[in-house]
Amino acid sequence: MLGGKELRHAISMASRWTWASCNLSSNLYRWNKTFIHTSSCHRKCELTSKRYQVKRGKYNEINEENIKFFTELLGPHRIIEGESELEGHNTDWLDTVRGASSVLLKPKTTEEVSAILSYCNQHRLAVCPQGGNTGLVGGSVPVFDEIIISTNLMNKVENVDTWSGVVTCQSGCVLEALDQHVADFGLMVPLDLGAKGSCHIGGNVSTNAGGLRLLRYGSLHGSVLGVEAVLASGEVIDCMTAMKKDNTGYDLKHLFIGSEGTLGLVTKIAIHCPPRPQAVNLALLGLSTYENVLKTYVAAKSKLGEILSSCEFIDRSSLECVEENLKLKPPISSHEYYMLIETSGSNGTHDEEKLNIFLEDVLGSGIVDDGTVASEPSRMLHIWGLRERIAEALHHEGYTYKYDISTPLSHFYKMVEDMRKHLGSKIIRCCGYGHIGDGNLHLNITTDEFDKEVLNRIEPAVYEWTSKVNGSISAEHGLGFKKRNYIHYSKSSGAVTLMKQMKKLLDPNGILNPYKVLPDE
Ligand SMILES: O=C(O)CC[C@@H](O)C(=O)O
Ligand SMILES: [Zn+2]
Repeated sequence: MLGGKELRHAISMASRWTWASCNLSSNLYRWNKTFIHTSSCHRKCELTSKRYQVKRGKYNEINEENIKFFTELLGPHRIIEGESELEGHNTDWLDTVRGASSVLLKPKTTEEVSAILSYCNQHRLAVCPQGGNTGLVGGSVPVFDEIIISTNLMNKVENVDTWSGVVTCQSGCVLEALDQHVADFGLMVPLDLGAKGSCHIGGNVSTNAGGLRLLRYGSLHGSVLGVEAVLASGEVIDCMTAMKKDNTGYDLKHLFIGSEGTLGLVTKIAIHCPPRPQAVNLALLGLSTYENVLKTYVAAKSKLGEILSSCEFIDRSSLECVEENLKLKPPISSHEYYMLIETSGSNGTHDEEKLNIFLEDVLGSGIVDDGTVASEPSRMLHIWGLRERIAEALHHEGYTYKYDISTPLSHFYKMVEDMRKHLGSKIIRCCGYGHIGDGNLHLNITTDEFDKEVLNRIEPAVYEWTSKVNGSISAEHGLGFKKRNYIHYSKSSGAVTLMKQMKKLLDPNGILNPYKVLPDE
């Protein structure tokens, strides 16, 4: 723990380091299947699966003849059957949504995806595209017995254009592996999130994932220059331009960015990767009021300017949860609010000077009560772990009700306070954290088991509140299966009608990821 003077000393002593030269993520946890499949989780899942069960409806059940076709197309090793083999693919990592798929297909090429979809469309077989299956709204799991199309084997990086920084790859590249690949060329993927070790870039694109550095690098609608997607009919739509400027007709790639696999299956992308920063610094700050959080954010923007690469927010309850459940010790504690301020630039001395000026300002004026600056990669990893592992820590408490909302910054934390009062003692925890630089709050509430009464007190109140302040009910996680029926809180009926028309046009038989994104009829 460092006060103002000591903090300034620590800053000047902080060792500089090169991002490219250290493996930032090697020690980070993975959002994967292994840690959740405990017997207590299974008990919770049985409860929740009843809540979510839906019917196959108009789609056909897969039969022997269909299996024969897929086996001839892919060979016997790229078609997976059997309950235990499919266990991790039939449920989300939170174990809140469970499907009953009996077949998973592993294509390697766009042509194979095209053949699969064309066949499924003709035979009215529903499909669920799946990347790393790290989603939080049940968008990447089957909800009845859809065929899972996994992008696991579609993991080739096709080209790195070092002049322009444009990288072309298949959709199944794991985000972290892609980032490490482009690091050899002095580049970085302009997206980073806790699930980086498992999530696929195609899943990121399909959900328009936001993550920890959107503040600096913008959304994937901006960084993704080209997309190749396969429609339900099997037709391949090639929008794979690698040009930053291309005003030729409608920009169709945007239809596939963020539509969660309901309009087409993304097979390739071209993404602009900026230069990897040469100097990175990370400060963890402790504050006593939310107003001071906002003042610190404004000061960070004006004092750090273009080197500000992340501005994250954690409340006391979230940090305590990480401390208690994961036994991670924060370097500072006992504050109501915490902020992570990261700088990334090309000149260590210059960046440190700027960070110093910013910290002197916020500490000197008493806006920030305490802070620490990471002086080496292992400390930075540790501090990032406190933020990135909150979702995992919450999961240890039992059932998590997750809300991912955008609000004007003046309303950002009020939601958490109001919800705490509204829920009283019926819950274990109600906490808020997130990407304050993007106005994106992760409101999370835990109980030891799924409790319908608690859910009914939270929903639709949380959506009504968000809509009243003109926010978004899904800032970055998408609507998937769980939130699809709340879309009207963020979109007009005219917009939803047009979305349904687009779905009908691109997927007339509705085989692509049914029960996702769009509300029930
Ligand atoms: O668990 C959540 O609600 C948020 C997960 C993720 O988007 C994060 O920012 O950590
Ligand atoms: Zn997030």
